[in-house]
Amino acid sequence: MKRARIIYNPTSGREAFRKELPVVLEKFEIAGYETSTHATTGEGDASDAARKAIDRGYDLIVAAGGDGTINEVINGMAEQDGRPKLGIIPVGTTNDFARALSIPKGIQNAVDIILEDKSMPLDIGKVNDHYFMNIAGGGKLTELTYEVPSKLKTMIGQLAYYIKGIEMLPFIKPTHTRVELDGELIDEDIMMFLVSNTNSVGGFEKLAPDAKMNDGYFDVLILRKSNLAEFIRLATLALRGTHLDDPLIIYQKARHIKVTPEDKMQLNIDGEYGGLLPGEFTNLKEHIEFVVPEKFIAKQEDLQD
Ligand SMILES: Nc1ncnc2c1ncn2[C@@H]1O[C@H](COP(=O)(O)OP(=O)(O)OP(=O)(O)O)[C@@H](O)[C@H]1O
Repeated sequence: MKRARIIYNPTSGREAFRKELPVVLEKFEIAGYETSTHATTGEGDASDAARKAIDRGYDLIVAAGGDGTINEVINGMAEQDGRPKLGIIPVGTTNDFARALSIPKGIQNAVDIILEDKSMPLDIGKVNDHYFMNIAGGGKLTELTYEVPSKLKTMIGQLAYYIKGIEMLPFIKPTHTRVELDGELIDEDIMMFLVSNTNSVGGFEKLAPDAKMNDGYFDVLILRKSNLAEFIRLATLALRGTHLDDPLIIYQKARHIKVTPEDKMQLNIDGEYGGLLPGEFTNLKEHIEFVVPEKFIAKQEDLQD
């Protein structure tokens, strides 16, 4: 019998998962799984639980939570040998990663996808000692996300980021930064840089439209020094995915990246604070096998290398 370990964050999103757990467990049982659950207790616990699940030989790990929980599970898995497949149940407020994998909204819909058992090995990013599945970045513009109190995040979700973001925009200053992209040097004033593995970031679904998730490359996007009016124009273009040819944008694929800012710059990893830069980024090609919808596999196969 196949064995699954469900690691869930009971505080994630609107605390919905616990209520649906009996139905989730029944579905897994009908599909032939012996399932056990672990409710996370705080920061870092999902990583420990994932490590233990691998030691105990589970065939499948399921991460139920927001992007923070999925990131922790990936950090627990990334350095272990004999990694099982990883299924995702999005329960958070942003769920960028689940959206990038075309995993549908609704707990039971996501469970149905997991039980279809179609999977694909996908790239994982490493920056300094941390792993990420979606995006890492820095620059004054990305530091806005920490300004949103978590109560506000839970109540009004994604909108909170934008409200706070617009309020802070006039105060954002560029930072002189050295960025090495597979050896090629960029040395200038930048507003932000993003190292992306997927194309879905903070509701901008076409920010890195060419991002293929199993090609071993990051899609790197750098915003040069720009004023408020230019930024608003670019943000509007980015919503439609037509920002990449703009002279204020550098967009390039790279496997290995070094970022050294002249001033203090925070690193953001999958939406959470990840320490201070400098940082060295490496793409780990097809490092974790994710359970995904069939249409996601077809979409990846259609993208150019
Ligand atoms: N029992 C718990 N009580 C409080 N915090 C927890 C608990 N379990 C885990 N956490 C922490 O909550 C963080 C955020 O959780 P998660 O990302 O799942 O939910 P979210 O904030 O609702 O979603 P999103 O990240 O999409 O905004 C995790 O990184 C983890 O450190």
